[in-house]
This record gives sequence, structure tokens and C-alpha cells, in this order.
Amino acid sequence: MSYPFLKGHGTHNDFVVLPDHDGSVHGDLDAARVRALCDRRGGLGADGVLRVVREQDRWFMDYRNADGSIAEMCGNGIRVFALHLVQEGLADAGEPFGVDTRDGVKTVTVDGDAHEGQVTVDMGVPTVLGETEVSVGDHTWAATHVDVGNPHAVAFVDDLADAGSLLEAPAYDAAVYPHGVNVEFVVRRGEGHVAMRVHERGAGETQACGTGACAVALASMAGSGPATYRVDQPGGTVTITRDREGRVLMSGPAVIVARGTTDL
Ligand SMILES: N[C@@H](CCC[C@H](N)C(=O)O)C(=O)O
Repeated sequence: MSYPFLKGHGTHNDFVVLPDHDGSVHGDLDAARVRALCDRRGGLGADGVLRVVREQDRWFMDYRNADGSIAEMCGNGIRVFALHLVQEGLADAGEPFGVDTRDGVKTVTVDGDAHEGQVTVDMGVPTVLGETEVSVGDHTWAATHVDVGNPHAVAFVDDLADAGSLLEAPAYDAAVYPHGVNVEFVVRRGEGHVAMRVHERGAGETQACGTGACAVALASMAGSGPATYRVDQPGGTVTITRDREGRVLMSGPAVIVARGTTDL
């Protein structure tokens, strides 16, 4: 069976987008199909899949990692998802609208010029849950446990190269993260400015992680007042702002690079 897809990315964290408005095309989307779509040699290649579903009066982002696992939320994915809706005339640029996720409804705004693909997402109020540890080989770092709807461990390192090749998942405390964890390695670049690498649960090292950038910014901010951080990643930069109420806004680019059909 042939069905439509799009390919897009947010700071080079890339996704296959599957329009499935009434759930009739991919209602049975299983892990094996997700893995086939995300396969970088035998498939379309991506870090994850975004299934676009209409539920009652809202759009639902059904997010899957490249290994077929389900995650609660994807920060780069939701920017691509929102841009897709605007480009298809299903939502308006310049107007905030809600996108449902497994972590609840997020309010997104695609900038007035949809071709620029700059999207802001209200990520809610992430929670800093305390200290833990992560390891790569025989190197262990203290890390901050941050819940951005999905789980993160943020480790400050002397040099981003200290994390090594990241071909393997860093070791973590399974009692703290019974469902796995996304691990960010961070260095400070200056006032309100950090750089990071990430090893994502279910996808390996990716070029960027939106929820990870929020976790990193929160772990970097002193106190609890308003603050803005620039977060550089191998695939690009996002801006993270915490407001007076502790809500976190993420702004960054989104791009749709291809549209087609696939038999996968
Ligand atoms: N790349 C995403 C996060 C995707 C989910 C993550 N791998 C998990 O399993 O929690 C982002 O941009 O936030």
C-alpha cells in the first residue's frame, strides 16, 4: 500500500511526517514500520516519526522514536508538526494554536512568514527533580534530573568531546529512570549561552533535541526568575526563555524538505 509522507527537521533533528487525519492509514502503526521508515539506508531515514492525527477539535502529535518506542513529547518534532499544519492551510501562521501530545496540549505559534519556519512552543513548566549521575566508559559525571514531559539527565562537562563517540547509550541509574533517559552533555559558552550534545533515548546521538535544550537551559539557570538562554547544538541553535510563572518557551527553526509517497 502506498501512502503520503513528508520529511522535515528542526535544527537537523529529522522526522518522517505521516498525515493520518482520521487514523485510517496508520492506526496500526507498529514499531517495525517505524524502524523501517527511519532506517537511514533501507528507508527514508529519520530520528523519529510524527503521525498527524485529528482528534475532536485538535491536532494530536503521535510521536515515535526511530527504534519504534513511544515518547511523551518531542520539542523539535512539534515545531515541524506545526509548520506542516500551517503550510497545508490547516492552521494559521501568526496565531497561537494548540497541539495535543502525550504530555498534554502545547500552544505553538508559527511566525508570520511560514517560509522562514520559525516556531515558538510553550513547553509548560518542566520540573527539576534533583541530582543523579551518568557515565560513559569509566568517566562519571554528576547530572541534573529534569522532567520536560520526557526524562532528561543534564551533565556539565569540561569539553563536549569528553562524552566520546556516543555510539553507545551513557549508563544511568535505572531506579531514577525506569523508562530510560535522554542524556545531555553541556558546556557554558558565556552569559546566557551554552552548547550541548545529546544521546536520545530510542534514537542515539542526534543533531539536536528540543526538550533536551529546555532541560539544559533550566539546569543552567540560576534562581527561579525570568531568564533566556541560547542553546547551541551540532544541528543548530534554539532560544529558551523561562517566564515569571516558570513556563518555558522554546523558539527555533523548522523545515519541510520533501513530500512524496512510500510503500514502506
Ligand atoms: N528529539 C526530541 C525528543 C524525542 C523523544 C526522546 N528521544 C525520548 O524518548 O524522550 C526533542 O526534540 O525533544
